[in-house]
Amino acid sequence: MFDAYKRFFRFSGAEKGTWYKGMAFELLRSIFEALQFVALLIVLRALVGQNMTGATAWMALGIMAVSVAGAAFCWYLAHNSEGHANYRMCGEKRIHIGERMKYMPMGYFNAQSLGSLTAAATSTMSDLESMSFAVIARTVVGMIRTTIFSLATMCFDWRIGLVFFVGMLLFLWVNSRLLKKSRELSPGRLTAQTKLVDAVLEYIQGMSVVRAFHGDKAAKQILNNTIKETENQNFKLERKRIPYNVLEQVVLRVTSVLAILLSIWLFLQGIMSLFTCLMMVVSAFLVYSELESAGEMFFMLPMIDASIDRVEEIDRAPRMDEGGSVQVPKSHDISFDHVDFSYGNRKIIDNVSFTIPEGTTTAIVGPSGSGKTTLTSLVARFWDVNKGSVKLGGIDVKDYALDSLMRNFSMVFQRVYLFNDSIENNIKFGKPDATHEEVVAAAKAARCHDFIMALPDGYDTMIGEGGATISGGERQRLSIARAMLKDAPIVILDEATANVDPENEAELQAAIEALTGGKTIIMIAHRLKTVRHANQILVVDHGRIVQHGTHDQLIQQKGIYADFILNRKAAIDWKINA
Ligand SMILES: Nc1ncnc2c1ncn2[C@@H]1O[C@H](COP(=O)(O)OP(=O)(O)OP(=O)(O)O)[C@@H](O)[C@H]1O
Repeated sequence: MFDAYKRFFRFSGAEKGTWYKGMAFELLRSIFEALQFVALLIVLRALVGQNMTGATAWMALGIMAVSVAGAAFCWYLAHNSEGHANYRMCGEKRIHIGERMKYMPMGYFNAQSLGSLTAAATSTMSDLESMSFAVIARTVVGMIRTTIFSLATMCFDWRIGLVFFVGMLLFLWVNSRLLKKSRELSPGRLTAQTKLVDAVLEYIQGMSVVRAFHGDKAAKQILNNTIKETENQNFKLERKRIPYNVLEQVVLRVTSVLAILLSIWLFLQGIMSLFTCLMMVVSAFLVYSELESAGEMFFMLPMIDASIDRVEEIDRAPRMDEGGSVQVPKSHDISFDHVDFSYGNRKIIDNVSFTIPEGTTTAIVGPSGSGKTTLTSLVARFWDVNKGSVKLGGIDVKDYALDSLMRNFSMVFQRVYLFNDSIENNIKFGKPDATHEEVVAAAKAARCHDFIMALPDGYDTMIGEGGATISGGERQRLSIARAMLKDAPIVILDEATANVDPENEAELQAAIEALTGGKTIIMIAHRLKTVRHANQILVVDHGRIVQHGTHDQLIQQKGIYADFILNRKAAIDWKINA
């Protein structure tokens, strides 16, 4: 049990001191509350000695007043410290998780379910936030108070004090059995919770598919099953808890009754005075009050422990930055040297070598699933290669600190992600200190300004999560504005014009041209025009570079490229004819 406290305080990091301060105020509060004994002692002594006077009553009242006021003040200070420590600790951990995720290899996200990561940052942290404040504070207070009250009673009669103390030890022993059970079941409860988050996320994200395919029944069934599983896990935990909690209460009550009986027996034997006997009887009702109310909280200690496990699991994930340092490349030449790469066991890139000189345009073409996007991801070190090396300016990308590597790239993907924030902040994402004028200039160059100004709040318009409230073409152009503002020397572009209507295509093309002027460009190309004018074309098939050259060179050869060009021409003709 004490390991759980030790671990919790270690986990609380910078807030450890504030937690300790809170505990110190709790201790002081218990001392103030113990003053009730003194008041009680004065009143009982006067009553037994039949010399109760107004002055005695006032003195007892004064001590009681000091006890109540002192305890209330300490209670306020303790809650203040504990509350601050708790919320700051959880806030800092959430930020830490977000920061940590930035430096995880993308493979980690593949291996972990979205629910597990979401749960770690949301429900697990909420559990910690709501439980630790109550559990840590109440259980520690319960033990401190019982110890102080037992010691206070020992000053009057060591035997009764000892009975109270042994009662507490027995309570803690039952508690350790209870914690064992809770420790066995807590991870299962967290796993069920993660599955539930997973199922809810999937249900919401797949809502359009659910509706389009009338899959409501099947989707609901999956959700209902996970809800049932979570219920079962929680019930299981409750069922195990209740008998132990009852036993704990029985231990405390029986000990109190024993202390009363022993006091009366000692009095009847003439070993204890009437005054002490009365004191002990009253104490029996006070000594365990806080421990009794904290009883159910002990059970949650392993839940806190399991939650800490879940959060620390994220800390144990590998970091991509390892070994890297801040580097400024002398040139922006890019080279792949005999690179192999697999997603898990599935080899996707197979012995690929090529170079991209600074300031040139390289088009990557190839069939769907051939590995084009994967190649661009390796340049920006979203993944680490299994064999060979990827270099920027002659330095292996692994030797760059992640931030100093990413500074060199602007990226525009087919699947654009926009944050649930204002349009202005979404554009500023790559350059947070940009001025409004710079944002507007980038938006104008990326052909976004007009549609932004037509929105109700202009640049302050909030976009829904993922950019749900604007069209696909608008999303694309906003992501180009974002890349323009970043103004990095290398532009990686998943040219997305293939699926865009002609009106949007012209706008998008103009935006892309503004973005790419004078830069080193790597583009997954779908348009004939861009492919034709590229300085070099890499044709990828099954993870290998099967053709390599300029348009004029490749068009002469039989193969994927010539077929690709023919298909594109046919598509354009089809469009014109249609
Ligand atoms: N994160 C991932 N985890 C596991 N497999 C992946 C992942 N991303 C892509 N793949 C697989 O790797 C292969 C290459 O994918 P990639 O996206 O690089 O192809 P592509 O040539 O860009 O395809 P497209 O033109 O259809 O976008 C595909 O078979 C794909 O299923």
